[in-house]
Amino acid sequence: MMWDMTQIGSMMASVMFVWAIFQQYFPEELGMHIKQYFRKLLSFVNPYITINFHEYQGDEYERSKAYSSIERYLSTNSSNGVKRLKANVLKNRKSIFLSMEDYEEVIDEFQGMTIWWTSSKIVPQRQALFSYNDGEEKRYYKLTCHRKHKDAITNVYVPHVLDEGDAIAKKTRQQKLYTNGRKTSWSHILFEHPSTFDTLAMHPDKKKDIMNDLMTFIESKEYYKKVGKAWKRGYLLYGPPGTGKSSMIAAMANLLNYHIYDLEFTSVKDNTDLRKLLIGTSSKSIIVIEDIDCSLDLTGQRKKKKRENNEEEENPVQKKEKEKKKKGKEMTLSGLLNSIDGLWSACGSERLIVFTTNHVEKLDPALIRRGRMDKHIELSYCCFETFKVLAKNYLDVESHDLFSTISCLLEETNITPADVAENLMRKSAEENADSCLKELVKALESAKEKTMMKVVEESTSDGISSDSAYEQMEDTDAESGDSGDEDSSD
Ligand SMILES: Nc1ncnc2c1ncn2[C@@H]1O[C@H](COP(=O)(O)OP(=O)(O)OP(=O)(O)O)[C@@H](O)[C@H]1O
Ligand SMILES: [Mg+2]
Repeated sequence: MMWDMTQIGSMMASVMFVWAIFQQYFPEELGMHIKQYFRKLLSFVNPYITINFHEYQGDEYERSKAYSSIERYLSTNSSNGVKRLKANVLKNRKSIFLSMEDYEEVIDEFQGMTIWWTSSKIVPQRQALFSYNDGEEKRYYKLTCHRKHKDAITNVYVPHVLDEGDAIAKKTRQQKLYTNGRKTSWSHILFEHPSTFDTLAMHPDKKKDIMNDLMTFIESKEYYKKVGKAWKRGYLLYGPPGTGKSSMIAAMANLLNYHIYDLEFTSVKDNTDLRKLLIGTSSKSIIVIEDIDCSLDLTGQRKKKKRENNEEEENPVQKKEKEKKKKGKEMTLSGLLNSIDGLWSACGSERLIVFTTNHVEKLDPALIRRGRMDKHIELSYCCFETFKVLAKNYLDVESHDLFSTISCLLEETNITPADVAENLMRKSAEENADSCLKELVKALESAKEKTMMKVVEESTSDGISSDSAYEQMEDTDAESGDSGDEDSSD
């Protein structure tokens, strides 16, 4: 006869009550003996065993993979008989998956065995001092099955659940954009950036090189293992604002179907927080630190300036004390380096770390040495090749009479792809490819004029005559040519 779960529940409650009374009135030693017999009695009357799968196992930082897999597996079975369900809307509202709410129960049948799953949580009584999930609820799934099925459950059923869960997760994987905000954990939204390597304007050879690099990386699991390196790769994207650094990160994520973790440095208190955040990232992801030169005092210069300003107001003793207090709390360059390629970096795999900066010359060489930032990619002003991609994308035009004029003008001016794109965009229904290209020519001519004026102004203030300034300008133009899209990578 199969025992009803509620019957078992009430019987256990009575036994627990008796036990509580017992503990109060009997001495400790006697209590220990009775405890042993009590356990035996309990296992004798209760033919069921339970196995708990916690969201965070022991002292682990990471969410348990088994917990996520079970969650996915149960989501496919949970609609049967469960009254309270959580709805998770997927992929642009095209699909929805239901998971069980807390304390709901799902019954699963497998090879003639019945398995009960309950989702539960431990609510902390008071704030724990040293736990990772300080004061947070700890969730777990409880599996209940008959004692005689124990081996089959642990050897066959649980692996089956985990495999199924993984397969469902792969099928329904959605790219996410995570941010750390003001906390030491990540929150996310769905990542739906339209930038791809097709829409990214840059020299085709360079684009191919980057794509090859990425594809080689994702197929090199065994290689990284063989050479004894953590499976991760660092990219440094540098160049002036509006040259496509952020667009490239989005294109990378879309190419590889990776999540993006956009690390907001200013909200990271210290090295421990940084480590927590990095450990909390999942594999197949890109960890992005934008504008690394502005984010933190990693160059040593920004902080110095600030300190100089404050110096007059504070006396030396106050200052020393403040600095002492700050020490050990702040995020430091060495903390960052340690997190990127120290021992901690090997936790988790298949990760790209991307830094962006407008001022590569300001960065500490230790930060961008090869091995940390393996590939340096310069994104620069618009050259003719870049323009051709934009013209094709924005106007569907592959050749035009104005192309040669534009090619010459691009060699003489520094204009960002963002500005070119803006000019090529149709702003009204009347505009067509012709009018947009004419707009661009105008913009290029005025940019050229501005640059010339600037050179003249600078030279006259240096005491050079305006005629020779123009000559100088022509010379530099001839020399500069297409300096833009050269990749200084390995
Ligand atoms: N190489 C490019 N290819 C296609 N579009 C580009 C490119 N560069 C810039 N753009 C356009 O300009 C806009 C701004 O580019 P993006 O945000 O990628 O620049 P950025 O280099 O990250 O600038 P910042 O340094 O200011 O962050 C994009 O939305 C995109 O439309
Ligand atoms: Mg950007």
